Amino acid sequence: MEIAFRLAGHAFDTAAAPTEAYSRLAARRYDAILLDMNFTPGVSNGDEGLVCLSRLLADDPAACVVVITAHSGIRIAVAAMQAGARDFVMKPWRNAELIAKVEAAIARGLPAAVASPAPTPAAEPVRLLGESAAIQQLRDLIRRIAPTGAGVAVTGVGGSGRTLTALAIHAASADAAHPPARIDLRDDAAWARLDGAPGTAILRHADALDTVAQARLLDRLAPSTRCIAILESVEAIAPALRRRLATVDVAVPPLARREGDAVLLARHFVRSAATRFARPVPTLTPAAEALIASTDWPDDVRGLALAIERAVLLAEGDTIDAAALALPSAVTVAPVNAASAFDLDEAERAMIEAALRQHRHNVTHAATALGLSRGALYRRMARYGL
Ligand SMILES: Nc1ncnc2c1ncn2[C@@H]1O[C@H](COP(=O)(O)OP(=O)(O)OP(=O)(O)O)[C@@H](O)[C@H]1O
Repeated sequence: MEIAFRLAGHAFDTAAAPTEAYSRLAARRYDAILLDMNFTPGVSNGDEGLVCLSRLLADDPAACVVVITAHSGIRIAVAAMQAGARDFVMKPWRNAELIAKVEAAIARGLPAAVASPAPTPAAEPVRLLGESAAIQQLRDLIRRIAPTGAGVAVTGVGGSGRTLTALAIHAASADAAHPPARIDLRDDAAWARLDGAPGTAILRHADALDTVAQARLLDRLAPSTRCIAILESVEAIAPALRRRLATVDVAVPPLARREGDAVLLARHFVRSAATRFARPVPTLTPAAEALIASTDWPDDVRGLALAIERAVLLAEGDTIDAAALALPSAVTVAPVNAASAFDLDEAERAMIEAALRQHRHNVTHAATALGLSRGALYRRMARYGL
């Protein structure tokens, strides 16, 4: 199939399993997806393919999926078409016919039932990777809450995927065709963007505002604005604003609560880092995967991604072993020579960075450790661009 498509002038990638397919689809958009309907040897009822199809279309309603079924799989083909596949091909296929079907499905575009009256799909689909029960519940909650237009608080630890979750909520909403306003409320200049046209606003750091500023924010929010607030927790939000911002609290689970996802995400980060840095894709050794699964990464998913990217860049062979992923055991501090002036700002910044790292970016805990109020710490973080 790959040879036939390439000879016909198409680029063609293959994925050996649905998880690999989701990872590839998170890295780039494809004009069409050819989906086999059974992945486990001996299974032929098509259920696995239908589950995969529904996930592909939930992530991206505009995806052009053509399913491939066994010769006797007419029932499966019908179910797939009802679920939103654009066409089907039966095995054994004739290459010319298969290619013509795929090209025609791409050219036809979205079926009318999807293009209207349902929302126009977002320019870029947002994919939350992971197969753990916790992430499946999160995806399910997103699917239910996104179309309602209700205010949503996305809570969790920094780096766990709160922004990605907020974008996924927006991408599955009726407003998906319009990019959301992304507003950091610690930045006074950004407040002006609250007065813009009606639409969706992704608000960051509402929990860094004092009660007066929170009241000001509540007054400022236009009734037509759909708010998605990214917070550590809703506790720091005054009740009146909480009612406006956080009708629903969507809690993003930390990686430690997503069993099996760390390794799956690591393989995704290996593949995307290798593509980005134009390097061959290395494989993770079993020891490296065991380390990934058992490490509590500072900065959660982002910390894992960083460790993987560093390892991909430094990899010399075609594997990444556990040693290449080791966390730096101590922060190296450059020796101060007598001639260099002591820089108070630099020292304060370094202390704040260290406290944030130590407390895994929990601002409340870091502020307590530094003997500062949360507000004072946020002001300093803004000053130092942290
Ligand atoms: N489930 C996931 N699938 C794929 N990538 C993920 C997932 N969760 C997190 N990431 C990636 O991890 C990084 C951090 O995610 P994100 O920026 O959404 O976190 P955050 O909680 O908003 O962090 P912060 O508030 O500190 O910016 C991003 O590169 C994001 O793409």
